[in-house]
Amino acid sequence: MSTVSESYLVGLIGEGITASLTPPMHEREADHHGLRYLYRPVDLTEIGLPGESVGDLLRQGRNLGFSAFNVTHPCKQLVLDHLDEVSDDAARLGAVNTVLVRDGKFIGHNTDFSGFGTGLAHGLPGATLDNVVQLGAGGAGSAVAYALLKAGVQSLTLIDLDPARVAARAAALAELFPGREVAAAGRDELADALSTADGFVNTSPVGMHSHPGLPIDAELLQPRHWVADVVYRPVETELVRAASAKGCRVLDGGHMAVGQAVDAFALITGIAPDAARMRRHFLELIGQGR
Ligand SMILES: NC(=O)c1ccc[n+]([C@@H]2O[C@H](COP(=O)([O-])OP(=O)(O)OC[C@H]3O[C@@H](n4cnc5c(N)ncnc54)[C@H](O)[C@@H]3O)[C@@H](O)[C@H]2O)c1
Ligand SMILES: O=C(O)[C@]1(O)C[C@@H](O)[C@@H](O)[C@H](O)C1
Repeated sequence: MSTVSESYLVGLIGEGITASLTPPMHEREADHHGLRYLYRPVDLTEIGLPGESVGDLLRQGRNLGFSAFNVTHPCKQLVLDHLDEVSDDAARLGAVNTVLVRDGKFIGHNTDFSGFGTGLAHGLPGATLDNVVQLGAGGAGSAVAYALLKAGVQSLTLIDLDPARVAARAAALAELFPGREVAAAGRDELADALSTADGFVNTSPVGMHSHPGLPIDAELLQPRHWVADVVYRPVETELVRAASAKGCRVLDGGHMAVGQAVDAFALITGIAPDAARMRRHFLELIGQGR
C-alpha cells in the first residue's frame, strides 16, 4: 500500500493509445529513480467513450488517487474546459497534453512543443534558425511551429494540403509572435520556399509505416539544410535517410516522442529524468517492434 504522497499513478487518455511507448518510458525511468510509479493507458477506443468524456475521466481519476495524466488525440483541446490552471505556453498554443492533479485541482501543460524544442536544441545544436519550412499544420505541426518560433525562427513557411487549416494556423502564430514572418503556402511553393530556407521539418504523416514515402522530392534538399522529422515509426524514415545521404544534419522523430515524455516526467515528479537514458530505452522498444 502507498499514499498519494508516496507513489505515482499516471494515465494516458486518448483514442487507440494502448500500444503507446510513453507508459513504459515513464515507468522505466521511474524505476531508475527508485519511485513507485505506475502509468496506465486509458484507451477511449477500448472503453467506448468519446473524447468529450475527458473531463469526467479526469474527475474520476482524481477521486481514485491519480497523480497526473497525459492526454492525446482527440482530447488536447477538449480538456481545456476542465482545467483550473493552464501554463502560459499551453494557453497560447490552445492545447494541453499533460495534466497535473495538485490539491484536487487540474493544472494543464504542453510538453509536445517543449519536447520538440529540447530535442532540437540537443539533437541539432547551433542549427541556423533564420528561415524554416514546415510541412504539415495539424496537431503535431501546431506544437512544432510554436516550438520553432519560441526557439527563435524568424521566418516560418507552413505548407499543408489543407489551405484553410494552414492559413488559420499561420495567422494564429503570426499574432502570437509579432515581428516574425509566418506564411501559409501550398505544396507548389515548396521548391521556392526551400531555396532560401535553413531547415525543413516534416510534421505530415508521410513516412510512417502506414503511409510510406518521401514527403518532399529529395532533390530539393541541399547539404546546408538541417532536416527534422516527427514521424518515429520507423525512426529512420525515408526522409531522414535521404537527407543524411545528401549530407544534411538530421533530427529523427524519436527526439520529440522522448522529449514530451522527459518534460512530462519532470513536471509530474519534480525530478530531472535522464533524457539520454530515456531515448536509449525508446529506441530499444522500437527495435523490439513495440
Ligand atoms: N514524434 C512525436 O512525438 C509525434 C507526436 C505526434 C504526432 N507525431 C506524428 O506526426 C504525424 C502527424 O500527426 P498529427 O497528429 O499532426 O496529424 P494531423 O492529421 O493532425 O495533421 C497532419 C497534417 O498533415 C497534412 N498533410 C498530410 N499529408 C500531407 C502532404 N503530403 N503534404 C502536406 N501536408 C500534408 C494534413 O493535411 C494535416 O493538416 C504522424 O505521423 C504522427 O505519428 C509524432
Ligand atoms: O506517446 C503517446 O502515445 C502520446 O499520446 C503522444 C503525444 O500525443 C503526447 O502528447 C502524449 O503525451 C503521449
